[in-house]
Amino acid sequence: MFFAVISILPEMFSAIKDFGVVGRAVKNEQVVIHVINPRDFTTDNYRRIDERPFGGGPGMVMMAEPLEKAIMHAQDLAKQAGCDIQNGQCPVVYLSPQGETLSEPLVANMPSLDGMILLCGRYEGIDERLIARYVDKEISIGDYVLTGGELPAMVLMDSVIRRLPKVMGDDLSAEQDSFVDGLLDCPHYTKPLEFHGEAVPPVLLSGHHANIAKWRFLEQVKRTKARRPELWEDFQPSKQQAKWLKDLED
Ligand SMILES: Nc1nonc1C(=O)N[C@H]1C[C@@H]1c1ccc(S(N)(=O)=O)cc1
Repeated sequence: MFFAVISILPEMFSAIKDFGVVGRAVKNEQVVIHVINPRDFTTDNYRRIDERPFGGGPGMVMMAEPLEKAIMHAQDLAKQAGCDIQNGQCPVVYLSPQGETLSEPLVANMPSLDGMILLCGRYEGIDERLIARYVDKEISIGDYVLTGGELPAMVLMDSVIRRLPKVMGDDLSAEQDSFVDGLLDCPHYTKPLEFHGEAVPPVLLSGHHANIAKWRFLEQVKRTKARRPELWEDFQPSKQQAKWLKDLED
């Protein structure tokens, strides 16, 4: 999968490119992450990418032209990478508090894309004319304002890349994550058998896979009801899960 990130702080992206599961996916060429600095597309000696806002007010606004050239360069890279691009353009996503909140359903569809261009804002944001002309979707990672869109871009890439086939050591693990089946995940345990006098739930040591699966599901239900009742309201159990729930009620 192809990613191009447009940011005036390109060094930040070593945090995702050089470490962990995503770093390994980049090294294995399962993912390509280009980082493009709009300053490289400026024409003045100060490499200006921001200006005072028209109409006054605090802070600075990112200028349209360097970002436009950076996006066009990213589109060229996407084409060179062989991205199968609808209507000739790789989707451009702007990370902003005004976007649709990132969620599992939104992430779930992204791995099917060949690539994405991620636009990271700083300061008060970006000239609205650039957004109107080039941004396909605004995405927010939550209702708070950060100093930059770089961390949200890394959050988005991480959530998408971990769902790509063969990226996680065990593809099944991604299927058992919280939210994937509409519930929070169950508790997990590993060695030692006892920790400060706390034992591991015996069912997990039984080797009885059906009982373990039932116990894990009922723990998900308990945790979801307690912590995210609104998720529980929308939960649609499978036939097997409905049977387990009935056993709980009986
Ligand atoms: N939350 C977030 N989820 O993704 N990005 C988030 C974020 O805080 N980005 C901030 C630096 C940049 C920014 C972008 C847009 C606006 S604006 N004028 O649209 O309000 C304000 C601040």
